[in-house]
Amino acid sequence: MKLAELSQSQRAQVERTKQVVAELHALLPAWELVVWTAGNVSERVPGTDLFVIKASGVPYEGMESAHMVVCDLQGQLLDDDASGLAPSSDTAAHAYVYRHMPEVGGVVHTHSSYATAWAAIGEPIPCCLTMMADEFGGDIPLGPLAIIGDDSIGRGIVETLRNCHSPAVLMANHGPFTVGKDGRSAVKAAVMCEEVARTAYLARTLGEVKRIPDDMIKRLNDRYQNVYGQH
Ligand SMILES: O=C(CO)[C@@H](O)[C@@H](O)COP(=O)(O)O
Repeated sequence: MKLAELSQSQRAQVERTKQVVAELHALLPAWELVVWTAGNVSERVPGTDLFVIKASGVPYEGMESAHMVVCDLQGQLLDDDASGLAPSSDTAAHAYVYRHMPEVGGVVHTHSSYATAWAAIGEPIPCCLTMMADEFGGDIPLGPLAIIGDDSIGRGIVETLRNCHSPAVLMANHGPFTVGKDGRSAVKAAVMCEEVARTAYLARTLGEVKRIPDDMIKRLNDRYQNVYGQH
């Protein structure tokens, strides 16, 4: 696929998405979800079979749209990509999610400390907070240990998320991946995942964590997803 094959409006969408994704990356250090160059955000380009993701290893300081790259759904840079930049290490995982979850418009990966600590002990985060029921519709699930380099991380994300309501998955020994209808929704899920991971950890230090009954989780999630906020 070449950028030159896109229509003028599609090319405009590419540039707009690059700007959006660059701005979303700034939220990761702002919410203390990443250190140094860890983490990445991607978002589909509307009206195309493409997505934008950050270039690998780019510092967050001074990150801008020029540091974003455009890939097809196989995770390949466009043939006429002139950036000279290598895509994120997690591009294959993001691409796999986009190929197998058409409802997903944005993907985020962080190594946020509390969520990653739960991933390190190999436990899902139990749905013990109304905020978890609101945002995640239940426990935050644990995904398999998968090593970067092929589709195994992406496959682990999809196979785990397909079986639950959660927009977040804790990939074992690695860290959280989150999805959303767009990049901002996926970033929100990453922020909320770290927040509830921390609170659930604190709860564990105080005593036995009490899980919310499933029927109440459903009622809370339905309200939050359909009533909360301004309409
Ligand atoms: O977690 C991984 C790879 O899975 C990190 O390298 C990742 O957070 C950051 O990599 P990139 O800078 O996006 O290539």
